[in-house]
Amino acid sequence: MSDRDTLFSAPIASLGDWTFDERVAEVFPDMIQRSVPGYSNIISMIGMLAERFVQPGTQVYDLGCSLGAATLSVRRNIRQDGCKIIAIDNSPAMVERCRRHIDAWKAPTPVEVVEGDIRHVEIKNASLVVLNFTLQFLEPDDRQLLLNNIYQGLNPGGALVLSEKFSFEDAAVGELLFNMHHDFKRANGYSELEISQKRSMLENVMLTDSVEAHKARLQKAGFEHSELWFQCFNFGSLVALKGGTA
Ligand SMILES: Nc1ncnc2c1ncn2[C@@H]1O[C@H](C[S@+](CC[C@H]([NH3+])C(=O)[O-])CC(=O)[O-])[C@@H](O)[C@H]1O
Ligand SMILES: O=C(O)C(=O)Cc1ccccc1
Repeated sequence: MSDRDTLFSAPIASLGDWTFDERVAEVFPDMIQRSVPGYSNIISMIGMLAERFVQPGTQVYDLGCSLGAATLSVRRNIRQDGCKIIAIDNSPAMVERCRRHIDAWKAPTPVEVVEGDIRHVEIKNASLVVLNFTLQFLEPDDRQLLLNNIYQGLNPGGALVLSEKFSFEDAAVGELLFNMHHDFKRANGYSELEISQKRSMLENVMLTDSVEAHKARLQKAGFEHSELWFQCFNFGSLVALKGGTA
């Protein structure tokens, strides 16, 4: 078990922008579990998607892998030979801990953990790509380019899992789901101060899109099919399919 997240429990004089530094990496499993409704369900279900989509001799990409939770779920569920998982994150603190997590369990499928920027990665021979709560941290202008790159690197019949925090076009629904997320964090032991300090640090670095905006971008990238397969409050996950047969 990881340490409890108390990073924002005391008042912070000048709140800078959010970064994935050592302190965040140290408490990350606790933080994400207590902050993202449905996170552990999504991680398990990514394993089920891997079982269905991963083809022999192909690659899986986990973009913005943090400590490798999605990678571990995929690796546990690959039944095919000759596959490789490439897990990428640009936070040195995350990458270092991710390597340790991956090495803690033995499994046949090799994992390459890369410290790098997902905007500049070459994607090839992919049967599954995972963007689990990562696209939201890219500049809006970079999001379409990344999705285009993913589509190009996926094999026919391949899939992208795209999990995000959403905004909503209907203001009343948006407010309700935002407030329910706030209740969820309070129920998980976060104080008002912790919630508000973290929110203001995330303000400039995590810009959310609506489900409709995500679907439009996926379609523009070339994905023939996409749908929301999971949602809890203002968090959820889409699956996008590249047409053709594997
Ligand atoms: N340009 C970038 N290049 C590489 N990594 C990046 C970039 N921008 C942000 N990141 C990385 O994206 C991750 C986002 S967390 C993903 C959780 C994980 N997927 C999980 O399934 O547990 C989600 C969250 O904290 O809400 C961080 O580790 C960043 O360093
Ligand atoms: O905590 C929040 O309010 C979030 O939006 C999710 C989150 C979870 C972990 C790191 C950054 C954002």
